[in-house]
Amino acid sequence: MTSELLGLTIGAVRPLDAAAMAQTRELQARLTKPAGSLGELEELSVRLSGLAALSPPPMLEPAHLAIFAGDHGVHAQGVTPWPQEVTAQMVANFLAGGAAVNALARQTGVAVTVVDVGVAADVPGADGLVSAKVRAGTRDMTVEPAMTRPEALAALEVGIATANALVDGGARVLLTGDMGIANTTASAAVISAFTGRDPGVVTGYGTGIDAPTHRRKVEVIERALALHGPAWGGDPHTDPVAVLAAVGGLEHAALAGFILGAAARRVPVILDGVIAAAAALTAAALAPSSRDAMIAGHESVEPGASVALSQLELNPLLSLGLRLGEGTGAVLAYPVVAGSVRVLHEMATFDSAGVASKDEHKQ
Ligand SMILES: O=C(O)c1ccc[n+]([C@@H]2O[C@H](COP(=O)([O-])O)[C@@H](O)[C@H]2O)c1
Ligand SMILES: Cc1cc2nc[nH]c2cc1C
Repeated sequence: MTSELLGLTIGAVRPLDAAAMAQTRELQARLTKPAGSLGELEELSVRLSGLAALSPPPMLEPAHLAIFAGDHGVHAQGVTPWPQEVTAQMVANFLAGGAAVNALARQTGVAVTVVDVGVAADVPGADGLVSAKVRAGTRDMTVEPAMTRPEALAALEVGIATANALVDGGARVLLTGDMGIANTTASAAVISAFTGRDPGVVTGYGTGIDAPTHRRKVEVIERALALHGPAWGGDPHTDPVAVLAAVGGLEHAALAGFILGAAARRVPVILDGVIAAAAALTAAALAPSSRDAMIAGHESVEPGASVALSQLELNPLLSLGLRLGEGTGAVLAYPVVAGSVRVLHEMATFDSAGVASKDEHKQ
């Protein structure tokens, strides 16, 4: 059971266009560089052609980051040293332009939208905030499902609507961002559910916790999955919304919708860290071809991120030891992604520049 908007969005997600991809491969071979010398940018540009069904694909400007913020009932289990109020306070900081992601977005020319999909507190100084609160934080997943199905669907729809509004406003690439104290616990639970890997393997240190807190965090996730696992009877792919509702967060749901919305509009979406990776698994479970619109911006320190990306067969572009969230890794990767398309538009070909190609050379 899904909602009408979610059903339509999933239905609009289509495979890559093979003809456009072949055309871009052929164009890559004519550009003034040794074949393959732009490394991963080459195959990325081919995939972006397939997504746009156009060769070369449109330049990836303007770029727009959406930061989805939410709180977590599982915070009560002592899985993070930070008070829950920090979520609302950091939302105010994003709106004031004072967070790391704001500085990096100004550096890279990325516009920023902040969406309250489930912050527990009222956000102070909320000028410019998109207020789409589905609920003031989730419930404690160790006691009951974090969300009801209607709440999870409503948050998914917030993400879809955000993607649609940004693309309608002209965005040609979307970036994911998140804010939510305790959300690395929900992320690890979602990743464990969709990959079948043990919580001990996919659970990291989040904002920075000590070893006893990490042991508690793993145990909390094990308990939540033992409680809710029977609801999806061994196969999380039969009802991905049930998994999301049981152990995910409102921002995970919104991010999954945002990713699906981007894929449905054939616009690429650059993923940030472990929260986006958990949302990406959910999106791929709902619409497998949505994976083709996803670009892994970076490799988060969180082990669950690497596990999720490898299941999705996505290679992270940057590896900088980041574990901040907010969209920082996606924003930093944006110039790399945009560059992969710009070369197709602006490089000379061997013919046009009068550069001899390898084949013309006498061996
Ligand atoms: O993006 C990541 O991979 C990432 C890794 C560690 C922490 N975070 C951020 O830290 C917050 C959650 O950390 P925690 O320890 O409270 O679960 C949340 O606001 C995330 O954006 C984000
Ligand atoms: C200060 C702070 C900033 C953050 N940004 C994203 N998650 C965060 C968590 C904390 C604690």
